[in-house]
Amino acid sequence: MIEVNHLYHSFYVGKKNRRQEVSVLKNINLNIEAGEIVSIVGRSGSGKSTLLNLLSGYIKPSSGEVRIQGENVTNFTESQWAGFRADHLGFIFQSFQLIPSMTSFQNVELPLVMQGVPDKQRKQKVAEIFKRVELEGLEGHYPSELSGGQQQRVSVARALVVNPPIILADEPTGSLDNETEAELLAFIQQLNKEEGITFVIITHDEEVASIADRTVRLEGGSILEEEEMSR
Ligand SMILES: Nc1ncnc2c1ncn2[C@@H]1O[C@H](COP(=O)(O)OP(=O)(O)OP(=O)(O)O)[C@@H](O)[C@H]1O
Repeated sequence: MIEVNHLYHSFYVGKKNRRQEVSVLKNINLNIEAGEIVSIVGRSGSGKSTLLNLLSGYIKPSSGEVRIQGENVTNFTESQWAGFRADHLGFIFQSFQLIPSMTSFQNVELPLVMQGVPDKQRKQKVAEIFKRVELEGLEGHYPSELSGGQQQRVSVARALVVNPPIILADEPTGSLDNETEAELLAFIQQLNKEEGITFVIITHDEEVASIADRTVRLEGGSILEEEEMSR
């Protein structure tokens, strides 16, 4: 489902005449099967976010290859990536990344607007998703009028509304209390089991890693180990 072959990435920092190469990912090889939950762990600066950004096309690798659902996405243009992301990938972030000036309904509707889905179908789909994530009654609330847990549910709803086969999550529980975290993790497991959604989750949190089938540990930009978990 997601295949990463001999992936290297360097950033260049500093002024033009003193540019320095910072090698951030080194020879990453990873094969994520459909229906897996994979957690990516590692110390701050080990390259986790860079890897996720490479899997979602926000940065281009220095070398190596990324294939998603059989498609070689490595050299996609910006607009190819935009289309591919809209059809294949959902995102969940620690900071939710909701648009503050839009209601929760409008936030969830936005990916469908971008896909050009007709109004009536959009409204129907968003209403279904609100029921699914138990947010009914909060459609008209702005993000600032919601609790952290509710905001995260809106962001999960936004990720789910286009039925993506893959969800990429960056510290999804980082801003949540223990109870809300447990609810989100149970929901992720449910989505994985019932809908076969593949999850790749960056985390510092042992609880999150414990719902994963497999944990990939990065150290200094390399995969240190991969650990199979028995769920
Ligand atoms: N745009 C950039 N330009 C230069 N260096 C960068 C850039 N983005 C990340 N880095 C460097 O790459 C390394 C890995 O960063 P990355 O954000 O991938 O780590 P991380 O494991 O996600 O860390 P954290 O857990 O703190 O989020 C760090 O040394 C960071 O300083």
